[in-house]
Amino acid sequence: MIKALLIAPYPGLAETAKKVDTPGNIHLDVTIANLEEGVKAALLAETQGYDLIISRGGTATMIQDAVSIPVVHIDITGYDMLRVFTLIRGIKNGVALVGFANISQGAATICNILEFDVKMITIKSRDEVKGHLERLKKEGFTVVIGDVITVQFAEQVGLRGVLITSGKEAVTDALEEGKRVYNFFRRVNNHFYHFQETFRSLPYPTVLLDETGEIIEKNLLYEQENNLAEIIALPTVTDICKRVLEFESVQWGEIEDGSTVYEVQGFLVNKPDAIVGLTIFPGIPKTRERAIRVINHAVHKPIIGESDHAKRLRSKIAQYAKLNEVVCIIGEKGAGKHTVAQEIHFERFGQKAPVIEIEAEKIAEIEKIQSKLFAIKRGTVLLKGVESASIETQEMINNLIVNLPETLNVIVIVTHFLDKLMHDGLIEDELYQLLSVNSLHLSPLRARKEDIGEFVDYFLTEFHAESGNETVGMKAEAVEYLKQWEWPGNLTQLKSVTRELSMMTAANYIELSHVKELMDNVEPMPHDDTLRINGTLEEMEQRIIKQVLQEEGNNQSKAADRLGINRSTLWRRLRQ
Ligand SMILES: Nc1ncnc2c1ncn2[C@@H]1O[C@H](COP(=O)(O)OP(=O)(O)OP(=O)(O)O)[C@@H](O)[C@H]1O
Repeated sequence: MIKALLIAPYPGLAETAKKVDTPGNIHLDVTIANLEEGVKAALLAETQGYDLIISRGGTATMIQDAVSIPVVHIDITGYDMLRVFTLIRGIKNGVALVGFANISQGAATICNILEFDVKMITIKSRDEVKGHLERLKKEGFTVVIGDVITVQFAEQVGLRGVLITSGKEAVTDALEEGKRVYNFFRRVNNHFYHFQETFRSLPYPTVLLDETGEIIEKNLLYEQENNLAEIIALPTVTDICKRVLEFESVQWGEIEDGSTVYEVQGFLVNKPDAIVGLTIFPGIPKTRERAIRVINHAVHKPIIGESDHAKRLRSKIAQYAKLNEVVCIIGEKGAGKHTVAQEIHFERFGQKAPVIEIEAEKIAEIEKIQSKLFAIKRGTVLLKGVESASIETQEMINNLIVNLPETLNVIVIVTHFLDKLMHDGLIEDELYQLLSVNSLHLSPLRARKEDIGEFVDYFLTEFHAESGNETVGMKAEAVEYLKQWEWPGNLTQLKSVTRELSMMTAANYIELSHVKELMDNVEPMPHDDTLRINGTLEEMEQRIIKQVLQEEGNNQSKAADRLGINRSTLWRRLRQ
């Protein structure tokens, strides 16, 4: 049963309403109240559990702005017009009609048909009524037809006001319309309610933010976690929101809060109103090994060098960026695999989609990885360390790759030729087949020494931007001297040596003497993994430590980590 209240701006309407047969599923109460009084009655009705308000003219419009239940207008019908014109048919001159377009347009047609001479004035707001009536009075009009407000003002300015009353047909129509509107409203409300309940119970803390970053909706889990408000206020989150609006797509970000890392997904809710949704995934301790990381902000990295290798690399990158197939990048440690992968990604997606790095060895539950990738939908999946994962994990990885949506491009990074991995039983058959199709081998730096000079210059410009260092170049003979080494740590090693040299140099150019000073302490290391079994155990240990240190760009923490010892032990053994 629909509980409806008809608020009649004039007593006659209440009487008419009582005479109308109300449809069976409407319980109709009637009250008389005009304009502000009508609004008060409607607000009260809302608190009393009424489902629907029916009213007329300006009163209905004012009520509609004040309540949140549906309001139906009793329209002025052709019958109502006919009735009023018949009433005044004896008055030949000085009649005007002042009303909103819905009244004046219909009235004009009827007057034309009946050949009545009535001046029509269409108003857009009730504030205009009084001015018009005063002018009509001056012009000699005596009778004015209109709605309740027109009649009230007519009496004030000294005109005869004739109300266009609503007949039974209009009230019946309004009741029918009321049923329709109410049912529609209920359906929409139910939908809204279901969505709101779903939103409230989403399994992760989720909020909707407006363009100023204010929270306009939050779900239950967000309310329960008390530290999330601080996370939402962080600049990284503001950046995610900006990116969502700019690219109109899902964006991901990681937020470090003390010792915890949170992953945040931003999604577009409403572009014109700049409303963005954010889901915060459970925080994990920073120290825990993570198999998957989402990296936004890919940047363009120039592929440096004029060697044949560098030229071939640039053209391969352009070619692979257009392909929608798995690409395998092969290269020694530090040879530039990540840089090339990032450049392929950048050429394909720019900054519109993330790079999703997956470390194969750390995969514990492949299903979790899969569902996350499906949620991210678009971007580059960068798989690392597959050759160190178990054959079972590799089978799962192969399965995962072949079933990914086309919008996710896969790049796999390995450190040895695929054939060698196959020969050593380190790669699963199907994965081997898959990776062999589009593979890209990065030469080690020792095989492209002609590029060393350009790399040194490039790294120096990077340090300028980083630390305001003033070294602008390296003398040619110094560059030549660097070419004697085999660079087992490849570009990572060259970069760290260049950094060290630039720090040693107070002048603008790195001189041969600087290079000699630094490099003559560095033993030219073999680039392969073969261990030279000569000397005492201690000497061999020293050599290993030095090689690892060199490969890790003289970073003691990294070297200690790799060797499974702590930094002080490493330091002690070096000094023995
Ligand atoms: N084409 C290039 N232009 C400029 N810098 C480069 C280029 N290639 C690599 N580098 C720099 O050399 C270093 C090593 O590169 P990158 O991390 O891509 O190598 P990698 O082979 O992926 O290393 P790892 O084997 O350690 O994962 C980085 O500091 C990178 O910025």
